[in-house]
Amino acid sequence: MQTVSEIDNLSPGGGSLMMAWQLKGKRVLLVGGGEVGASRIGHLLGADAHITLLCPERGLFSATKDYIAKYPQRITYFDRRFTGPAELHKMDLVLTAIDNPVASRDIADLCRQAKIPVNTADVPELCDFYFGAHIRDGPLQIMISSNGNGPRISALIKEKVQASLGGSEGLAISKIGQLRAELKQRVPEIGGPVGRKRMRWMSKICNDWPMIDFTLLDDAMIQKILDEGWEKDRVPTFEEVCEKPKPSVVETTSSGPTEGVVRKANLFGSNLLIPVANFVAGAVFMVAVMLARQR
Ligand SMILES: C[C@@]1(CC(=O)O)c2cc3[nH]c(cc4nc(cc5[nH]c(cc(n2)[C@H]1CCC(=O)O)[C@@](C)(CC(=O)O)[C@@H]5CCC(=O)O)C(CC(=O)O)=C4CCC(=O)O)c(CCC(=O)O)c3CC(=O)O
Ligand SMILES: NC(=O)C1=CN([C@@H]2O[C@H](COP(=O)(O)OP(=O)(O)OC[C@H]3O[C@@H](n4cnc5c(N)ncnc54)[C@H](O)[C@@H]3O)[C@@H](O)[C@H]2O)C=CC1
Repeated sequence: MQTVSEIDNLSPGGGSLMMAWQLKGKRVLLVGGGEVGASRIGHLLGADAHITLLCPERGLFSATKDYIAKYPQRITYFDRRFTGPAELHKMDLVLTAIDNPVASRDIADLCRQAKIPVNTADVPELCDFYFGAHIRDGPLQIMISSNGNGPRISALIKEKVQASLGGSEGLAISKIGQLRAELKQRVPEIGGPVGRKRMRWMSKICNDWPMIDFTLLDDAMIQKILDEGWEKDRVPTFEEVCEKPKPSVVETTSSGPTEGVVRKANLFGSNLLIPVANFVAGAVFMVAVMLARQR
């Protein structure tokens, strides 16, 4: 957790509140189905929202057409422009992705009157919140925001962050989520001394175990961690909960409607691989220099 002085060090304001908005089952109105609209649909489907899309058919981007065809239960599409306040009925969130700042302003004004949060892709000053460059691997979500200063730079920083990931973090987080849910089922108390003990134990196992080891857990191993670990107030070793030897590489799959890439995750993660490679390269160089000198 951050201390007050750490938060003070961040900046004296001028930022925005970064959150993970829970949209499951909620209704989102999207006005405009061009390229930006298509990218909004990808994010909304990933968040399990129900989408109502308004856009003249001739303006639909190819990916938007694909989404409408593939997810008829999730996207209610109307081949027309935004008509007025009745469109906002029962909406939890509104996004405009249109090439018309006057229409965007009218829609944003109506949303403000109805107290519905709104994002207008073409007019930042009308936005209640901004989108950012996203990385998603199952439950792992990272958003890069320049807070409106340079969207393209956000996308470039996203690529750097993506390259620094090992590829197995999403799976590891899913398994940690399972372990945590099983523990909460055994010990459902909220707060109090038991709640504090549960939080301390969860933090300790996350700190002590290499992240990659969590990816190898199955249901039986999760129960064994709880029997040998939680019940005895200690953190068991991986070998205690798994009789099988660890494989040297693990296949991981990232999820989400716009993703789905299968990658090979190195067991040591990219963080360790780079220094090891540098060390080996340095050693080879030293040997070559010594041999050259001897000659
Ligand atoms: C304020 C914000 C409002 C919002 O959309 O929520 C906004 C506004 C505007 N963007 C414009 C232009 C471009 N936007 C992109 C790309 C992205 N834009 C995104 C977010 C945001 N864009 C919010 C701030 C986010 C932040 O500050 O970090 C990303 C991160 C996320 C996403 O949209 O999903 C996504 C990259 C995702 C990825 O690749 O991962 C590119 C580059 C490209 O397309 O490759 C360009 C051209 C180059 C450039 O301008 O940088 C213009 C027209 C400007 C003009 O006319 O000159 C406006 C309106 C204006 O600024 O007036
Ligand atoms: N935030 C971001 O990431 C970015 C934002 N932009 C801004 O977003 C706007 C949209 O970009 P694109 O999708 O590339 O534009 P686009 O022109 O491909 O799509 C806009 C769509 O909105 C539809 N439309 C226009 N008025 C409408 C209305 N009243 N009701 C319903 N639909 C309507 C059009 O028919 C068209 O299909 C651009 O004007 C640009 O300023 C551009 C790039 C990135």
